[in-house]
Amino acid sequence: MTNFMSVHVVVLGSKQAGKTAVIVRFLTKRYIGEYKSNIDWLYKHSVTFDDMVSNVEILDVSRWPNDSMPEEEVRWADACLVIYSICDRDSFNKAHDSLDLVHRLRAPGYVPIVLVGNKKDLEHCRQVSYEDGSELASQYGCKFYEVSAADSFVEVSTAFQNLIREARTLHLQRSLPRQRKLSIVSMSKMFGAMFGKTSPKVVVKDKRPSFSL
Ligand SMILES: Nc1nc2c(ncn2[C@@H]2O[C@H](COP(=O)(O)OP(=O)(O)OP(=O)(O)O)[C@@H](O)[C@H]2O)c(=O)[nH]1
Repeated sequence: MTNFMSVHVVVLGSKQAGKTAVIVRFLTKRYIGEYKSNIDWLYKHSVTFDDMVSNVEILDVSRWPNDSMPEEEVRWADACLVIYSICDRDSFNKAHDSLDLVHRLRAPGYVPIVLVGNKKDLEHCRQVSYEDGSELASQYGCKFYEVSAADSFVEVSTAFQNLIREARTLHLQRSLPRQRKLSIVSMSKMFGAMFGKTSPKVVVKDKRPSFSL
């Protein structure tokens, strides 16, 4: 089992979209109906999947969009989960604003995002179609899930796991060139130790993997 670096996830969405319910469902497998929160919560947890342990920090941003934009929180994040309620058109519009915010603050870099339409158990009061959610997600190049924190752990977990998986892969890719550099330095040290003097001139062509992110 490999131990991994911590991954920071920010959860953005309007009030009552189900941010806390979804996070608690993912971390505890349980659904707890009522929370009172007017402050941001940071959950620290280790999660295991793909035979890896990840230390995740999940920030539940409760104050926005009623107050100020959570710019600092978005900059802190390695990954963003943007949530709306399928029963609330306004929350969908605010999810759109959140996606805009993430893109504005993180461009031209890349940050993994998933868009989640919550409360799909309340089909009878649906105001946002699956197609609308899916279209918005493809506009921003992110994955899309409809879930019910109330009804199912599996879908919520799939959304979080895919997000964390992508953030981990990105970490790994970004650290690759440095690792390669380190191994070149230690090879030259090894030559120095073997031959008792400075290492022979080894010309290493720059063959770093290239990533278009
Ligand atoms: N039916 C149903 N209700 C849900 C679901 N998820 C959350 N709720 C309810 O929606 C309300 C808001 O849920 P919260 O998790 O507190 O939402 P929040 O986005 O954290 O809300 P704030 O703390 O106000 O920002 C609560 O009454 C939950 O019980 C769901 O999947 N289905």
